Amino acid sequence: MKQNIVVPPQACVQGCHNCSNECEQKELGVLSPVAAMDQLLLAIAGQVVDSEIIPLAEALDRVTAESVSAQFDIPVATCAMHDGIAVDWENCSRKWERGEKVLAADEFLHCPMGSVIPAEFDTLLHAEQCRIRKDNTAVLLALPIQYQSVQLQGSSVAEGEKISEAGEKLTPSHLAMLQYAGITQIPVKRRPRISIVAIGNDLRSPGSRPGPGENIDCDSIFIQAMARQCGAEAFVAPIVPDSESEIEAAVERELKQCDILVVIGGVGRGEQNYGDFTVKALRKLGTVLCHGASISPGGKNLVLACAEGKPVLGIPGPPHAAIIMTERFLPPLIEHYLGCLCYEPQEIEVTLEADLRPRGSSIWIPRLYVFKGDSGYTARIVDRLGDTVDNFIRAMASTTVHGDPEQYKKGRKVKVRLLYGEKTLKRKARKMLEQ
Ligand SMILES: Nc1nc2c(c(=O)[nH]1)N[C@H]1C(S)=C(S)[C@@H](COP(=O)(O)OP(=O)(O)OC[C@H]3O[C@@H](n4cnc5c(N)ncnc54)[C@H](O)[C@@H]3O)O[C@H]1N2
Ligand code: MOO
Repeated sequence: MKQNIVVPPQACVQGCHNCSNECEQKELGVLSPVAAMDQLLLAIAGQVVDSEIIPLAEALDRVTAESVSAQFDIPVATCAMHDGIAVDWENCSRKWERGEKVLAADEFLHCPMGSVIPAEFDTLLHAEQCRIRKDNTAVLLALPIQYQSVQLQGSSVAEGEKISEAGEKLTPSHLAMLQYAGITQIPVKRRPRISIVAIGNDLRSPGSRPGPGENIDCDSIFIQAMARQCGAEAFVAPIVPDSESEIEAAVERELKQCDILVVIGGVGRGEQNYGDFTVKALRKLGTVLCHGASISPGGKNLVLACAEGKPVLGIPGPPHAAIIMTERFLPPLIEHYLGCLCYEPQEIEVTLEADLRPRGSSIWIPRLYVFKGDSGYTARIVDRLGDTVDNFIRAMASTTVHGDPEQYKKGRKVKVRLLYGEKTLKRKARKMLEQ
C-alpha cells in the first residue's frame, strides 16, 4: 500500500481580521470542552424526556422513571432455607436443659427448602442435628440456634419497601428482583431520540460506489450505533448537500422530531470556498455556544449549539475525528436525558512504548494499539497515517493526554479506556504479535 503523506495544518494564530476564511472565530473565544459542555447542559437543563410504561420483560437496559416499591412481602411467608425439620426453639431448649431429647410427632414438621414454616415453629433443624425414628419421633442431637435456617416473612423485602430508585439502568438482576416483588409493568424514561444529519456534496449513501473525490457516509452509522449503545433511539436522515438553505431546512425538520440533533461535516471554517455552511445555518436557527474547543482530533471544529431549546452537536467529518468527538460529547447529552451514566468504558493501566507529546494546552485523545507483554500491557499510538481502519477497529483503546509532558514519557504508566473487553483485548493483542 502506498503511504499517505500528511502535512499537519498550521495552528491557527487567530489573526482573524486578515483571514480569508471569514470564520466566526473572532466572535467567540475557544472554550475548553468542559466549559462548552457545561454551557450546553445549562442551556438544556429544563429539557426532560417523558416516561412510558412497558412490560418488565422488555425493560432490560431501560432507565426507571420513578422509584418502584414491592407489591408484597418477600418471602410472602416465613420459609425454610434448607431441607430439615421445623421446631419451636423454646420447646427444644427447655427439653435440652432437662436432658430430654425426644420430640413427639406433633412437635416438629418435615420442611423441604422453600416451604412454609407453620406459625407455631420458628427454627429449622438440619438433618445432621437430629435423627428421625421409625415411630415418627425425632431425637435431638444438638440444640439448634434460634431462627436458624429460617427466612422470616418480609425479611428480604417488605411490602411497600422501595426496591428500585428513579434513574436506575435495569440489569437482568433488577428484572428478577422486580418480578419477584410482583412488578409486571414498569415506568421507564422514553429513549431520547437522536437525529443524525450528514452534510457534504462529496458524501454518498451506503450501497453505492463512491466516485473520485467522494466518500461513503460512515460517520452516521457510527454515531447511530454509539447512541443506541447508550440507550437512545437514533435515526439517520438523508444526506444533505453543502447548501446553507438545505442544511437549515434539514435542521429545522429534524429538530421537530428529536431530542438531540447531531450534524456531521461542513463545520470547518471555509464557508464559501470549501463548502462549510453548517455553523452559519445553526447561527440562524439558534445559539452556537462553541465552535472550536481545545481538544483534538476534531475539537478545532467541534460545534455545540442550542436550537429550539435542544442540544445540537456538530461533529467534524473526517472519521478519525468524528469517532473521538462523538465518544466525548454524545454520551453526556444522552446521560442528561436519561439521568444515569450510559457510557463507561473499562479502564486499564498500560506502559507507554514511546513518548506521547501533549499538544500545548489542548487535550489530545489518541487511539492506541495495546500489546500484552511479560509484565502487563504496552501501548503504541495509532498515528495519522493509519487513519481509518486503524482508528475504527484495529485500535484497542484511547487515552487522554494533557498537561505535564513528564507523565507521558516512554516507560511511564498511563490509564487507557478500552474499546473492547479485557478478554477480547488479550486475544487481539496476541494476534497482533503473531502477525
Ligand atoms: N484550511 C483548513 N482546512 C481544514 C482545517 C483547517 O484548520 N484549515 N481543519 C481540517 C480539520 S482538522 C477538520 S476536522 C475538518 C473539519 O471539517 P468538516 O467537518 O467541515 O468536514 P468536511 O469538510 O465536511 O469533510 C472532511 C472530510 O471528511 C469526510 N466526511 C465528511 N462527512 C463524513 C461522513 N459522514 N462519513 C465519512 N466521511 C465523512 C469528507 O468526505 C471529507 O473527506 O476541516 C479540515 N480542513
Ligand atoms: O484534526 Mo481535525 O480537527 O482532524 O479533526
